[in-house]
Amino acid sequence: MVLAQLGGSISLALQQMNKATTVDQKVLNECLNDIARALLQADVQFKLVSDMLTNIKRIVNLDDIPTGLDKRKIIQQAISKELCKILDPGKPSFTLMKGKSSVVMFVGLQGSGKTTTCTKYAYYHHKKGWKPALVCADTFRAGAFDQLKQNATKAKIPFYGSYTESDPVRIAVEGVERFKKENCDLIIVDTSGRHKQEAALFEEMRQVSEATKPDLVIFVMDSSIGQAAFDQAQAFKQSVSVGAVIVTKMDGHAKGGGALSAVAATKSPVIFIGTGEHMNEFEVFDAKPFVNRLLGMGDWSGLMDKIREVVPIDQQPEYHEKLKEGKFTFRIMIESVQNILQIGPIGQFLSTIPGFSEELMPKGNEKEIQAKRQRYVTMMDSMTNEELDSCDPKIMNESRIMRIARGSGRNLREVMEMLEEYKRIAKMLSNMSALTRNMSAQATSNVFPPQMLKLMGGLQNLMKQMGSTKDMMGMLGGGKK
Ligand SMILES: Nc1nc2c(ncn2[C@@H]2O[C@H](COP(=O)(O)OP(=O)(O)OP(=O)(O)O)[C@@H](O)[C@H]2O)c(=O)[nH]1
Repeated sequence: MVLAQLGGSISLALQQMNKATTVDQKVLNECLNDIARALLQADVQFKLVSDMLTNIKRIVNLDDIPTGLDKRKIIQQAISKELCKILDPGKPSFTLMKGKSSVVMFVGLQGSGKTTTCTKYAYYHHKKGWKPALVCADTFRAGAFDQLKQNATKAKIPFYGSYTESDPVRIAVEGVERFKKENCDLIIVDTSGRHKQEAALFEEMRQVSEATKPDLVIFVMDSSIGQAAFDQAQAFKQSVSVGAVIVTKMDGHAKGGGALSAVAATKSPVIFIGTGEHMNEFEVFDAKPFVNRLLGMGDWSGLMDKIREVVPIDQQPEYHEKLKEGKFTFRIMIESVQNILQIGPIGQFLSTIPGFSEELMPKGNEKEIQAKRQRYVTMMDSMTNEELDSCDPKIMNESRIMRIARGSGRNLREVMEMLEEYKRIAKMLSNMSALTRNMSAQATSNVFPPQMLKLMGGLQNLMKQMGSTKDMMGMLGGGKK
């Protein structure tokens, strides 16, 4: 997505500044101009960009910075702070409460992804133990009710709508009343898509809001909307009291800068982002880690959360012991590969690592990488316990290799390639532990299984040593064949 490019351009501007022997006004101005250009190219509204630059220049007064203080760091912090300020104007005051039926109304332009997002939002809360329900007050688009019904049924969430009633206010009120009686604690009202020029539809939206008295109105915005985002978002805000924004289609080739403009227009924070058409392609949005990623500063907390989700804690002690003794076995490799498979798209995962930009990923071969890792898992399934628990690649003689190839239905070249990969990782692991140095001992020991830690450490170190991601991609299955 282009947001990754934006991140890449901003990190590049910062790197250029870091290369300068001294940071003077000229270097600072050049850096800020590059950042402004990158933001404008990503469709962030001009006024926002110019206000941001003015603020940074006010905060960073080079003449006043005492010698000994790191000017680069101060500049980077100021940029990060200003971007966070745009993206996070404070949390919405709304919180769900057990025993209370809260109403959340979704509004937005046609096709922005409201209906899809309503179900994602309901499903997210359902998984967290809340009791959500969906009301389809979109009487404008034929098929909207069927879509909501289908999604809701899949997610096992109660829904309400009508094929015959054409008054959205009536449907919304009936639906909300029904689910209040059923003690649902989150009643989500989906409304028709509309455009700011459509005055009658805006009036209708206002009436639905007035009749249902939502505790929160969420403005759903397609990330590709671009420069129009500010005006559209502002029009919605003027008609109903928008309290939060959800940005959809962040997985596409959107410029994404519109998201920043929508936040500025509504003075409401982005609370979730949609990253695909499926129900679980929905992420909680947090401005600070997001900005840090944009600036190439990584997001350790996001990385830890992702890993905490997929790595069983009980796997840790045994591996810890083995690795302490320097035993990196095929079994450890297979489990690492499986864990990485569960984490999801490797680009997303790597972008949480400080210093890594998604832009550096080899383009277009995410599927290939996943397929390769899947192949490894299949091949390792055909290995004996002796082979899996050995850390001596020499035991893999010709007949064993042929047996693995036959058993897994792969060819000899693929088995050899996996062995080479194993040797490469084992070699790297023998001299790497960068990650542990970067993180507090307490955090690491609680969160990562050691094999994962080592792999991460490998990534970090490798990036430092080589100044590129080529070999790192190789290690994860995306490198040269
Ligand atoms: N790739 C991707 N597609 C999405 C995402 N969210 C929604 N979509 C797709 O966007 C299209 C429009 O989504 P809807 O949920 O129907 O949009 P809507 O805002 O309810 O549409 P109207 O009721 O006509 O205003 C559908 O094809 C969705 O599958 C997302 O995060 N990523």
